[in-house]
Amino acid sequence: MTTASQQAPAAEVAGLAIRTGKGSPILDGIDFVLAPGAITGLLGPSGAGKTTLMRTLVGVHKISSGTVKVFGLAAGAPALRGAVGYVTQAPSVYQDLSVLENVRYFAALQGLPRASALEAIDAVGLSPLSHRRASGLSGGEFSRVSLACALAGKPRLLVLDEPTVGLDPVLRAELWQRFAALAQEGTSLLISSHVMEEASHCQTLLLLRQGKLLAQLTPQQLRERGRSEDLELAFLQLIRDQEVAK
Ligand SMILES: Nc1ncnc2c1ncn2[C@@H]1O[C@H](COP(=O)(O)OP(=O)(O)OP(=O)(O)O)[C@@H](O)[C@H]1O
Repeated sequence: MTTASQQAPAAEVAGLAIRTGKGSPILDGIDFVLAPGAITGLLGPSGAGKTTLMRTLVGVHKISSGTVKVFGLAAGAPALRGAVGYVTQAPSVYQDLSVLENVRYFAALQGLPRASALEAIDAVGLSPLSHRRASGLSGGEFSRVSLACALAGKPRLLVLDEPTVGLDPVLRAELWQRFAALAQEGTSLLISSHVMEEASHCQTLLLLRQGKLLAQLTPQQLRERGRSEDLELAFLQLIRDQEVAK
Protein backbone atom coordinates (compact mmCIF):
# COMPACT_ATOMS: atom_id res chain seq x y z
CA MET A 1 0.00 0.00 0.00
CA THR A 2 1.35 3.45 -0.84
CA THR A 3 1.00 6.27 1.63
CA ALA A 4 0.25 9.88 0.75
CA SER A 5 3.88 10.87 1.39
CA GLN A 6 5.17 8.18 -1.03
CA GLN A 7 3.00 9.62 -3.81
CA ALA A 8 4.06 13.21 -3.08
CA PRO A 9 6.35 14.89 -5.59
CA ALA A 10 10.00 14.34 -4.80
CA ALA A 11 10.42 18.12 -4.69
CA GLU A 12 8.33 21.24 -5.14
CA VAL A 13 10.06 24.57 -5.63
CA ALA A 14 8.06 27.79 -5.86
CA GLY A 15 9.27 31.36 -6.31
CA LEU A 16 12.79 30.45 -5.17
CA ALA A 17 15.29 33.30 -5.12
CA ILE A 18 18.79 33.44 -3.68
CA ARG A 19 20.42 36.82 -3.44
CA THR A 20 23.83 37.59 -2.02
CA GLY A 21 23.37 41.34 -1.83
CA LYS A 22 25.73 42.20 -4.67
CA GLY A 23 24.89 42.04 -8.39
CA SER A 24 22.20 39.84 -9.91
CA PRO A 25 20.67 37.03 -7.85
CA ILE A 26 22.28 33.56 -7.98
CA LEU A 27 18.81 32.06 -8.46
CA ASP A 28 15.72 34.01 -9.41
CA GLY A 29 12.03 33.05 -9.61
CA ILE A 30 12.57 29.30 -9.87
CA ASP A 31 9.45 27.11 -10.01
CA PHE A 32 9.35 23.38 -10.71
CA VAL A 33 8.05 20.04 -9.47
CA LEU A 34 10.14 16.85 -9.52
CA ALA A 35 8.16 13.69 -10.21
CA PRO A 36 9.02 10.76 -7.93
CA GLY A 37 10.94 7.80 -9.37
CA ALA A 38 12.33 9.73 -12.34
CA ILE A 39 15.73 10.94 -13.48
CA THR A 40 15.73 14.71 -13.82
CA GLY A 41 18.71 16.35 -15.50
CA LEU A 42 19.79 19.78 -14.26
CA LEU A 43 21.59 21.32 -17.18
CA GLY A 44 23.17 24.65 -17.83
CA PRO A 45 26.49 26.36 -18.44
CA SER A 46 29.12 26.84 -15.76
CA GLY A 47 27.94 29.40 -13.19
CA ALA A 48 24.24 28.94 -14.10
CA GLY A 49 23.39 28.09 -10.48
CA LYS A 50 23.17 24.28 -10.63
CA THR A 51 25.19 23.59 -7.46
CA THR A 52 23.38 26.32 -5.56
CA LEU A 53 20.00 24.85 -6.54
CA MET A 54 21.10 21.37 -5.45
CA ARG A 55 22.42 22.68 -2.14
CA THR A 56 19.07 24.37 -1.60
CA LEU A 57 17.20 21.12 -2.20
CA VAL A 58 19.32 19.22 0.31
CA GLY A 59 18.76 22.02 2.79
CA VAL A 60 22.30 23.37 3.18
CA HIS A 61 21.82 26.73 1.43
CA LYS A 62 19.82 29.59 2.91
CA ILE A 63 17.08 30.86 0.63
CA SER A 64 16.13 34.55 0.26
CA SER A 65 12.51 33.97 -0.76
CA GLY A 66 10.15 31.28 -2.00
CA THR A 67 9.60 27.71 -0.80
CA VAL A 68 11.54 24.48 -1.32
CA LYS A 69 9.78 21.28 -0.28
CA VAL A 70 11.12 17.73 -0.46
CA PHE A 71 8.58 14.92 -0.09
CA GLY A 72 6.18 17.53 1.26
CA LEU A 73 8.53 18.81 3.98
CA ALA A 74 10.69 21.94 4.09
CA ALA A 75 14.11 21.17 2.55
CA GLY A 76 16.60 20.29 5.28
CA ALA A 77 13.90 19.18 7.78
CA PRO A 78 15.37 16.63 10.25
CA ALA A 79 12.82 14.01 9.10
CA LEU A 80 14.39 14.12 5.61
CA ARG A 81 17.89 13.23 6.80
CA GLY A 82 17.75 9.59 5.74
CA ALA A 83 15.58 10.28 2.69
CA VAL A 84 17.95 12.53 0.76
CA GLY A 85 21.41 11.57 -0.51
CA TYR A 86 23.82 14.17 -1.88
CA VAL A 87 27.05 13.60 -3.76
CA THR A 88 29.08 16.78 -4.21
CA GLN A 89 31.44 17.52 -7.11
CA ALA A 90 34.47 16.78 -4.95
CA PRO A 91 34.19 13.14 -3.76
CA SER A 92 34.12 12.99 0.04
CA VAL A 93 36.15 9.82 0.48
CA TYR A 94 38.93 9.09 2.97
CA GLN A 95 42.08 8.22 0.98
CA ASP A 96 43.62 6.07 3.72
CA LEU A 97 40.55 3.86 4.21
CA SER A 98 39.46 0.96 2.02
CA VAL A 99 36.31 1.11 -0.11
CA LEU A 100 34.42 -0.96 2.46
CA GLU A 101 35.70 1.07 5.43
CA ASN A 102 34.66 4.31 3.75
CA VAL A 103 31.13 3.13 3.00
CA ARG A 104 30.74 1.43 6.39
CA TYR A 105 31.78 4.66 8.07
CA PHE A 106 29.07 6.64 6.25
CA ALA A 107 26.55 3.87 6.92
CA ALA A 108 27.47 3.84 10.62
CA LEU A 109 26.97 7.63 10.85
CA GLN A 110 23.36 7.00 9.84
CA GLY A 111 23.01 4.01 12.17
CA LEU A 112 22.77 1.58 9.26
CA PRO A 113 23.87 -2.05 9.39
CA ARG A 114 27.01 -3.46 7.69
CA ALA A 115 24.83 -5.17 5.07
CA SER A 116 23.68 -1.81 3.71
CA ALA A 117 27.32 -0.86 3.01
CA LEU A 118 27.91 -4.13 1.15
CA GLU A 119 24.74 -3.66 -0.90
CA ALA A 120 25.72 -0.10 -1.84
CA ILE A 121 29.20 -1.20 -2.91
CA ASP A 122 27.63 -3.92 -5.02
CA ALA A 123 25.21 -1.42 -6.57
CA VAL A 124 28.11 0.66 -7.92
CA GLY A 125 30.04 -2.41 -9.12
CA LEU A 126 32.92 -2.09 -6.65
CA SER A 127 32.57 -5.40 -4.76
CA PRO A 128 35.78 -6.84 -6.29
CA LEU A 129 37.68 -3.79 -4.98
CA SER A 130 36.01 -3.50 -1.58
CA HIS A 131 39.30 -4.06 0.33
CA ARG A 132 41.36 -1.75 -1.87
CA ARG A 133 42.55 1.51 -0.28
CA ALA A 134 40.79 4.52 -1.80
CA SER A 135 44.16 6.14 -2.59
CA GLY A 136 44.87 3.28 -5.01
CA LEU A 137 41.66 3.66 -7.02
CA SER A 138 41.24 5.20 -10.46
CA GLY A 139 39.29 8.47 -10.79
CA GLY A 140 36.12 6.67 -11.89
CA GLU A 141 36.34 4.09 -9.08
CA PHE A 142 36.94 6.88 -6.59
CA SER A 143 33.74 8.72 -7.63
CA ARG A 144 31.80 5.48 -7.36
CA VAL A 145 32.90 5.12 -3.70
CA SER A 146 31.37 8.51 -3.04
CA LEU A 147 28.18 7.39 -4.76
CA ALA A 148 28.12 4.18 -2.68
CA CYS A 149 28.40 6.26 0.52
CA ALA A 150 25.26 8.16 -0.52
CA LEU A 151 23.45 4.98 -1.59
CA ALA A 152 24.02 3.13 1.69
CA GLY A 153 21.07 4.90 3.32
CA LYS A 154 18.78 3.97 0.39
CA PRO A 155 17.74 7.60 -0.14
CA ARG A 156 14.42 8.28 -1.85
CA LEU A 157 15.91 11.37 -3.50
CA LEU A 158 19.48 11.24 -4.76
CA VAL A 159 21.07 14.55 -5.70
CA LEU A 160 24.24 14.15 -7.76
CA ASP A 161 26.41 17.12 -8.72
CA GLU A 162 28.17 16.39 -12.02
CA PRO A 163 28.78 12.69 -11.19
CA THR A 164 30.17 11.83 -14.62
CA VAL A 165 32.63 14.70 -15.01
CA GLY A 166 36.10 13.47 -15.94
CA LEU A 167 34.95 9.89 -16.56
CA ASP A 168 35.66 8.04 -19.79
CA PRO A 169 32.70 7.23 -22.09
CA VAL A 170 32.50 3.57 -20.97
CA LEU A 171 32.29 4.49 -17.28
CA ARG A 172 29.82 7.29 -18.02
CA ALA A 173 27.53 4.85 -19.84
CA GLU A 174 27.88 2.36 -16.97
CA LEU A 175 26.94 4.98 -14.38
CA TRP A 176 23.89 6.10 -16.36
CA GLN A 177 22.78 2.46 -16.44
CA ARG A 178 23.09 2.34 -12.67
CA PHE A 179 21.09 5.56 -12.31
CA ALA A 180 18.37 4.09 -14.55
CA ALA A 181 18.25 0.96 -12.38
CA LEU A 182 17.87 3.09 -9.25
CA ALA A 183 15.02 5.07 -10.82
CA GLN A 184 13.39 1.77 -11.82
CA GLU A 185 13.42 0.80 -8.14
CA GLY A 186 11.63 4.06 -7.25
CA THR A 187 14.51 6.40 -6.38
CA SER A 188 14.13 9.98 -7.63
CA LEU A 189 17.36 11.34 -9.05
CA LEU A 190 18.40 14.92 -9.77
CA ILE A 191 21.63 14.89 -11.74
CA SER A 192 23.53 17.97 -12.87
CA SER A 193 25.72 18.13 -15.92
CA HIS A 194 26.94 20.69 -18.38
CA VAL A 195 27.29 18.01 -21.07
CA MET A 196 24.05 18.31 -23.02
CA GLU A 197 24.54 14.89 -24.61
CA GLU A 198 23.83 13.35 -21.17
CA ALA A 199 20.36 14.89 -21.20
CA SER A 200 19.13 12.00 -23.34
CA HIS A 201 19.40 9.70 -20.30
CA CYS A 202 16.90 11.79 -18.33
CA GLN A 203 13.10 11.71 -18.31
CA THR A 204 12.85 15.43 -17.57
CA LEU A 205 15.25 18.33 -17.94
CA LEU A 206 15.59 21.53 -15.98
CA LEU A 207 17.45 24.04 -18.14
CA LEU A 208 19.13 26.70 -16.06
CA ARG A 209 20.89 29.81 -17.32
CA GLN A 210 22.12 32.82 -15.36
CA GLY A 211 20.10 31.82 -12.32
CA LYS A 212 16.83 31.47 -14.20
CA LEU A 213 14.94 28.35 -15.23
CA LEU A 214 14.60 28.54 -19.02
CA ALA A 215 12.38 25.48 -19.29
CA GLN A 216 11.32 22.17 -17.75
CA LEU A 217 10.77 19.67 -20.55
CA THR A 218 11.60 16.20 -21.88
CA PRO A 219 14.64 15.62 -24.14
CA GLN A 220 12.24 15.10 -27.06
CA GLN A 221 10.46 18.38 -26.34
CA LEU A 222 13.86 20.10 -26.26
CA ARG A 223 14.73 18.64 -29.69
CA GLU A 224 11.41 19.88 -31.04
CA ARG A 225 11.51 23.34 -29.48
CA GLY A 226 15.19 23.77 -30.35
CA ARG A 227 14.65 22.40 -33.87
CA SER A 228 17.62 20.02 -33.70
CA GLU A 229 18.28 16.35 -32.93
CA ASP A 230 21.53 17.49 -31.30
CA LEU A 231 20.57 18.45 -27.72
CA GLU A 232 23.39 20.96 -27.41
CA LEU A 233 22.34 22.77 -30.59
CA ALA A 234 18.70 22.58 -29.47
CA PHE A 235 19.59 24.20 -26.12
CA LEU A 236 21.52 26.98 -27.88
CA GLN A 237 18.56 27.58 -30.22
CA LEU A 238 16.20 27.78 -27.23
CA ILE A 239 18.44 30.44 -25.68
CA ARG A 240 18.52 32.40 -28.98
CA ASP A 241 14.72 32.20 -29.30
CA GLN A 242 14.29 33.51 -25.75
CA GLU A 243 16.76 36.36 -26.39
CA VAL A 244 14.76 37.36 -29.49
CA ALA A 245 11.45 37.14 -27.59
CA LYS A 246 12.71 39.50 -24.84
N1 LIG B 1 28.23 32.28 -1.65
C1 LIG B 1 28.24 32.93 -2.82
N2 LIG B 1 28.36 34.26 -2.87
C2 LIG B 1 28.35 34.93 -4.05
N3 LIG B 1 28.22 34.32 -5.23
C3 LIG B 1 28.09 32.99 -5.25
C4 LIG B 1 28.09 32.22 -4.05
N4 LIG B 1 27.94 30.91 -4.38
C5 LIG B 1 27.87 30.87 -5.73
N5 LIG B 1 27.97 32.12 -6.25
C6 LIG B 1 27.88 32.48 -7.67
O1 LIG B 1 26.63 32.04 -8.16
C7 LIG B 1 26.74 31.55 -9.49
C8 LIG B 1 26.23 30.12 -9.57
O2 LIG B 1 27.17 29.23 -8.94
P1 LIG B 1 26.97 27.66 -8.95
O3 LIG B 1 28.17 27.05 -8.33
O4 LIG B 1 25.66 27.34 -8.36
O5 LIG B 1 26.94 27.38 -10.54
P2 LIG B 1 27.03 25.99 -11.33
O6 LIG B 1 25.99 26.07 -12.38
O7 LIG B 1 26.98 24.85 -10.38
O8 LIG B 1 28.49 26.09 -11.98
P3 LIG B 1 29.54 24.91 -12.36
O9 LIG B 1 28.91 24.13 -13.48
O10 LIG B 1 30.74 25.71 -12.81
O11 LIG B 1 29.79 24.12 -11.13
C9 LIG B 1 28.22 31.71 -9.88
O12 LIG B 1 28.35 32.91 -10.60
C10 LIG B 1 28.93 31.80 -8.54
O13 LIG B 1 30.11 32.55 -8.65
